[in-house]
This record gives sequence, C-alpha cells and structure tokens, in this order.
Amino acid sequence: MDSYFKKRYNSFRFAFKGINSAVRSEPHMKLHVLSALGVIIAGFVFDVTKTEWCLLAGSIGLVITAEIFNTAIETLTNLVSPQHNPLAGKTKDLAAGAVLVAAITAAIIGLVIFLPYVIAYLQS
Ligand SMILES: Nc1ncnc2c1ncn2[C@@H]1O[C@H](COP(=O)(O)OP(=O)(O)OP(=O)(O)O)[C@@H](O)[C@H]1O
Repeated sequence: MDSYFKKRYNSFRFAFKGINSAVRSEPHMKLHVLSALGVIIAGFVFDVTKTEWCLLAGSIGLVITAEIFNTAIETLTNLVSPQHNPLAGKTKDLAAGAVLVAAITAAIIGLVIFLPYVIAYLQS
C-alpha cells in the first residue's frame, strides 16, 4: 500500500516537473500563463458568473494543455529527427496548428464574455 501511494506521489511529481519545464523553456507558454492571469484578474474585476468562470477555466486549461502537448511533440520530433525532414516539419506544424486553434477558441470565448462587461463599464 505504501508503495502504491509512493508511485502516485511520484507520478504527480513527474507531471509537475513537465509543467515546470514547459513554463521555463517555452516563451509561448509564459505568454499563455500571463494571459491566463490577466483573464483571472479580469474575471474578478467584472465579477463574472459561475458559468462564465467555468468557460474561462476550460479555455485556459485547453490552451495550456495544447501548449504542453505541442512542447512534448516538438521535443520528441527533435530527438527522433534532428536532421531536416519534411515529416518532422509537418509534425511540428500540426502540433503548432492545434495550439493556434485552441488559442483562437479561447480568444473568442474571452471576447464573448468580457466585451459586454467592458461596453457596460464604458457606458456607465
Ligand atoms: N527537423 C525538421 N525538419 C523539417 N522542418 C523542420 C524541422 N524542425 C523544424 N522544422 C520547421 O521549422 C518550423 C520551426 O521549427 P522550431 O523547431 O523552431 O519549432 P517551433 O514550433 O517554431 O518551436 P517554438 O514554439 O519553440 O518556437 C517548424 O514548424 C517546421 O515547419
């Protein structure tokens, strides 16, 4: 039983190590984390509803998850194909495309949620 909890503890430790490594090494990841902080602050400032918090949390999670997968795919591609290879390029472009789709989705959700609050604030 002891070793069961130790294994679970280590799994969490390795997962946090992965998140930490992505935040430290990826400039885009830093940008995503900063944007997420901005969104959280804006959420408190405009006192958004519970449903809106859920949508914002989902959007933040989606983008950060996509960026971590992108980093993992880039790292593996560099390991498997350090030399130029069209398939390696295509793999990286697909992973980057997934991040872009996630980021555009999050931006649309952010606009739909915050725009009415900003307009109401400017009109008040
Ligand atoms: N081994 C390779 N073979 C062919 N094309 C590659 C290879 N490595 C990278 N490329 C091409 O160059 C682009 C940029 O590669 P890079 O390794 O800088 O990835 P990146 O997605 O820009 O990384 P980062 O997000 O860290 O800036 C890729 O999207 C891909 O089109």
